[in-house]
Amino acid sequence: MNWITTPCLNRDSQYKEYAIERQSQLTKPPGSLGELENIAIRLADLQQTKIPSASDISIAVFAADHGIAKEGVSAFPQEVTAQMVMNFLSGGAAISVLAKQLNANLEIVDVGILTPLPEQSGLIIERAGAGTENAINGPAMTEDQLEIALTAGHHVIERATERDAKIFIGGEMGIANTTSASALYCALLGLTPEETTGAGTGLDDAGIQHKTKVVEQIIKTHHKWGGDTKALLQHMGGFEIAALTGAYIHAAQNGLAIIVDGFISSVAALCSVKINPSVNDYLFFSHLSAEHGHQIVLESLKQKPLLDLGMRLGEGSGAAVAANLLISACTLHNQMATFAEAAVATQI
Ligand SMILES: Cc1cc2ncn([C@H]3O[C@H](COP(=O)(O)O)[C@@H](O)[C@H]3O)c2cc1C
Ligand SMILES: O=C(O)c1cccnc1
Repeated sequence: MNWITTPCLNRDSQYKEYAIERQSQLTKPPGSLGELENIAIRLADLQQTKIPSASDISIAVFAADHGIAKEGVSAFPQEVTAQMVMNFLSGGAAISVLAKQLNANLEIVDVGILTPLPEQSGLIIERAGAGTENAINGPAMTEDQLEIALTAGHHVIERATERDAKIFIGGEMGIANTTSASALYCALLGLTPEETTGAGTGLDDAGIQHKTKVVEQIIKTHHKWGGDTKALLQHMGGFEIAALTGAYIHAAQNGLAIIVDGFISSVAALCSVKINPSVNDYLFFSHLSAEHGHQIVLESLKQKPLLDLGMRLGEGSGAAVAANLLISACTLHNQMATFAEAAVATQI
């Protein structure tokens, strides 16, 4: 598992400098394309090119079940994880539709749903187990299982680089996974269960109160791991969060820009940066999830999300919507005329 701490490649600053210079020459008042300018400059730097691109997108949705679901922390039953995997494969889920719209490659990876599905096209089977154990009173997974899950993420990126992907979007599906995410945020950022626990798929106030207690219990049980990110991932789960962490790390190591989705994906992004700080430069945070806790998390990470649409779905859906902004940013950067080319007078 040594690869996870290997730093990302050193980048030549000339591409960033060229991109900044080009933005200043395009036919617009300086800075008037706002964050779109920044996005293009960042992509040029990350991709080490004069012509940044966001059109080759690889999406992987990691699916797994959670032992913690037994504690009644989700508004939906656990079977939904596997049922949604079938929906991903047949094209009916939000991420399936958005992937098609973006012309992106979509892989669904079973890293540990409860009951294995038959082999079928579009489904990658790389199972770390049949769901995690209940993290309330013991480790969610073994060290070996953590390695299998991280490696599943590594494999997704190996395939994405073979396809020449420029952008990676990770998604997750796992009923009860907002509970694991909340507990991980508390342990990694020093936040309280009240600050990080929300409605998930739609709990009422009593449900949120109960879930907050469960998060508190998970933190207590695994208190001794302090800020040891790998140990916390292993003990608080889940397989899909670990797989996303591995994928983010290896994507950055391969120079792929990463669009991070919502509340659950952000915890994997946090784990990836804690394990390998050089990953941070490669992250674009797509949106502020409506899940209670995401705002304080993004503030703690000093990250400004691109969108705020009240989304709280997961699957990579918010990241897929935000991909359109990256595409627009690159198209503007590459195709607008300069003041000289268009014979437009520059600022007085
Ligand atoms: C039909 C359906 C589709 C989904 N797609 C993503 N999630 C989202 O909901 C789950 C997390 O919420 P909680 O912790 O409350 O269970 C994850 O699977 C997440 O991706 C879904 C949830 C449902 C019900
Ligand atoms: O923001 C998310 O990723 C999210 C929030 C609630 C439920 N599922 C996913």
